[in-house]
Amino acid sequence: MKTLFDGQWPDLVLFDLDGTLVDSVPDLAAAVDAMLAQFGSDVAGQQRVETWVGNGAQTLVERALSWADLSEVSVADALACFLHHYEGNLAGASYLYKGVEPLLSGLKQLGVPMAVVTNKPIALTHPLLAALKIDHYFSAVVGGDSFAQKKPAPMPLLNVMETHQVSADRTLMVGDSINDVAAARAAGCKVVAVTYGYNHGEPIEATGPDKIVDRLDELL
Ligand SMILES: O=C(O)COP(=O)(O)O
Ligand SMILES: [Mg+2]
Repeated sequence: MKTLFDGQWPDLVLFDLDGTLVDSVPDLAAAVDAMLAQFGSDVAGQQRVETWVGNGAQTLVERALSWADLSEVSVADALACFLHHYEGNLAGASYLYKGVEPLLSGLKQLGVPMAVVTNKPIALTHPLLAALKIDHYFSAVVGGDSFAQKKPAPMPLLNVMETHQVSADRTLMVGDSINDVAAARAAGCKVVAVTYGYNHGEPIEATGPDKIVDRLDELL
């Protein structure tokens, strides 16, 4: 990480959540499948749902409806149904990836401020971070509905940089998908990508991040 910042630690690190800190697809897929079953469809399964995650809850539900050919179902009804199921089981099978806790505690010891910038609805983000006991690491947490635009737009990243009074050239984004890389590029900050997340079924290399890691604690 230091090599990206002239041998120093960055002044702010922004973390994506789903696919970067947390393997949340088991619980997301369970909620998507419960919604699909409720509207009379076959279930999609974890592998397929994984390729739909990354652009927020509404897009996830739209992708599921389109896969299931449920054009007669309103997106609002399907979203409410998905959120109901997901809220009730946010962290049942979700877990922190290997290397996450060591990086978070390492950066905390170094005094580097950290924030979460996710496309997940903010009302679900706080309880998930609390359930996984990592909420105390972050000085800011913003969700996909916290601002008028979400990733790949730079707006949420720029906002967190501004509240921390840190410039883009001293900020690092860490993510798993093209949305994170594109948002970081648009915001003007460096970006590290992980190999293990959900990049819509595509290899993350193609998005051209500044660095790629298999585990986040490689960054220490
Ligand atoms: O809710 C999503 O679609 C995924 O959110 P992320 O930005 O944390 O990957
Ligand atoms: Mg992600």
